[in-house]
Amino acid sequence: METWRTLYRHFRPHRAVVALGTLCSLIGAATALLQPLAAKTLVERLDDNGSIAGVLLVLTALVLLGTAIEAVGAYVLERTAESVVLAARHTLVGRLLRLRVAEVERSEPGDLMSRVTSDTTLLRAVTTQSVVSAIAGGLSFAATIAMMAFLDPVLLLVTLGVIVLIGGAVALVMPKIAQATQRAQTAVGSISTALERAFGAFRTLKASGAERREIAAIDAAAREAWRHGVRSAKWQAVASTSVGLAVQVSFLAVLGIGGARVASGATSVATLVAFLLYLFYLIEPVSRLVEAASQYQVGSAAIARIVHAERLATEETDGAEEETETDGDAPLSVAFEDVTFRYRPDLPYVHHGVAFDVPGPGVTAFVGPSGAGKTTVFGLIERFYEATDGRVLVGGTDVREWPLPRLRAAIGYVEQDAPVLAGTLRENLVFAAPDVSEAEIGGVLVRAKLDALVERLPDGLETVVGHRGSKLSGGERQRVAIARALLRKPRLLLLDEATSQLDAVNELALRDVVTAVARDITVLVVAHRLSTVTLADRIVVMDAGKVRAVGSHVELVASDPLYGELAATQFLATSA
Ligand SMILES: Nc1ncnc2c1ncn2[C@@H]1O[C@H](COP(=O)(O)OP(=O)(O)OP(=O)(O)O)[C@@H](O)[C@H]1O
Repeated sequence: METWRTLYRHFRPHRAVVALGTLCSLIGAATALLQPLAAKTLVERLDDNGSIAGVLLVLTALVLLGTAIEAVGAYVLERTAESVVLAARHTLVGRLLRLRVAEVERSEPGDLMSRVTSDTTLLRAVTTQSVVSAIAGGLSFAATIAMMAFLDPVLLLVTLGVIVLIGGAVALVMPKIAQATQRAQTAVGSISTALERAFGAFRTLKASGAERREIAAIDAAAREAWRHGVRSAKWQAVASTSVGLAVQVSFLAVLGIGGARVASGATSVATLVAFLLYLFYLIEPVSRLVEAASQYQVGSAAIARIVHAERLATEETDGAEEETETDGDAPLSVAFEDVTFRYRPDLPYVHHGVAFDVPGPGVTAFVGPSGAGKTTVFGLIERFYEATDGRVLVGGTDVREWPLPRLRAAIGYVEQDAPVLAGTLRENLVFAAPDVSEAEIGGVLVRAKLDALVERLPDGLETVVGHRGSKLSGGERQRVAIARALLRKPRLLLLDEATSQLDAVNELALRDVVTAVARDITVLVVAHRLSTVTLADRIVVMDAGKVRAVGSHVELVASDPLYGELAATQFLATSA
């Protein structure tokens, strides 16, 4: 039922075109049927020594017309099929990029990608060609059966008996086609997943000498796709050759029973011959019906995977995620009220009653041992995840009450590994704020101390920073990410400091940028460097999912043993 409904949803906008395609197909078939008649007239004229020019002309015109109409029909249907694929991709991509972060983390991105690229293509035939096949095949099947009923109802019963018997067997095979196709598509998803894993960590792959093993893993998935593809092909072959079998067996049965009827005088030889001819005419419509049914099975397998992806939970953005309105530019306060949180019900709690209060502006550093739950604080502020218990307040309002696009428009977020997107440096900078002016870009470049880099690059801002920005150093990547966040004109900046060591110049540059920014807006930093914590106005010490102390560097060194230890051993050395 679900499959039907989804297929109908994809087919509905194109029903007029599919009707036109069906009409073309029927007209093509009709002109083909007229050709033998014209040929018969031609032979008769030859016998009578009459002129055949006129008949030849008609015959030629029929051939040309029939072919032209069929070509138009085929084009219209193929075009529509492509449009169905396009519409399915459009809807699917629209959903996938709005998925909740947790939903994506639970899925295999490669598999999700294959639903957009591979599964949608399987919708091509089922929504168009198979509809036409079903309608045209059904109509000619009915017409032929009517003619057969008119000739000899008894022989028709014999024929239908055989067809129903073999049809029943074919019906049993049909779900196997769907099942095999679905498994083949799942395997295609696994190929994408495995490829994504390999290309996602390509250097590690090389350095680990893991090429052969990864190739074998991808090969195994490809082999799995092959195995199920072949199985689907096998069942499709069984289904389509069954048509021939049904007709052959019917032929023998009609020949036997019809012969007996001729001998008993119940029917004439002429009727038997005509009936047998119709029996062979039946091959085409039945084949088309079986083809339509197996296409439907293939399509329904793809639909199941597409529907599954469309069902994943998306964020509620009211379709307005391009929000840039930020309700002024006053710095935003942040408060956690007894926040309890775990990533999934099957995972342990990460936050056990986290509470702190950060009035804006200024720098607040979050420190604590690895795994204490510092980065998770940012995920909750951005509402990538929602607190299991307690409240997260931004600007005094619960994040669940903020319109999501507006909340995110007010926050700049710099991730720990500061990913750089494939494209030019400019594209990277304006990613979060596509409408910024040249002057604003220039200003932020200076603030983020990127102006010297831009001057050095061969094409300035238009330099392609490459796949995952591999041409930028770690420090430059961080500052590009900060510049990107600043161009969004945030009222709150979340900075997950890189854990990697920066050189003295880069570290000082970063420190200056943060200090300058914090004059106007609230800055929260997950700090891994002594240079950052010493500049912070306030330090929040986290341990095992709780806040254990809040204070300045000097206060905490004196009062909190864990902080003292972190300051002495864990923070990355400072050059300041
Ligand atoms: N997306 C996620 N899904 C499930 N568990 C997660 C996820 N992100 C983090 N965790 C878990 O939550 C805990 C806290 O992680 P978090 O990243 O907040 O720690 P952190 O204090 O920032 O650590 P670090 O300083 O090493 O970055 C860790 O045990 C981690 O394994």
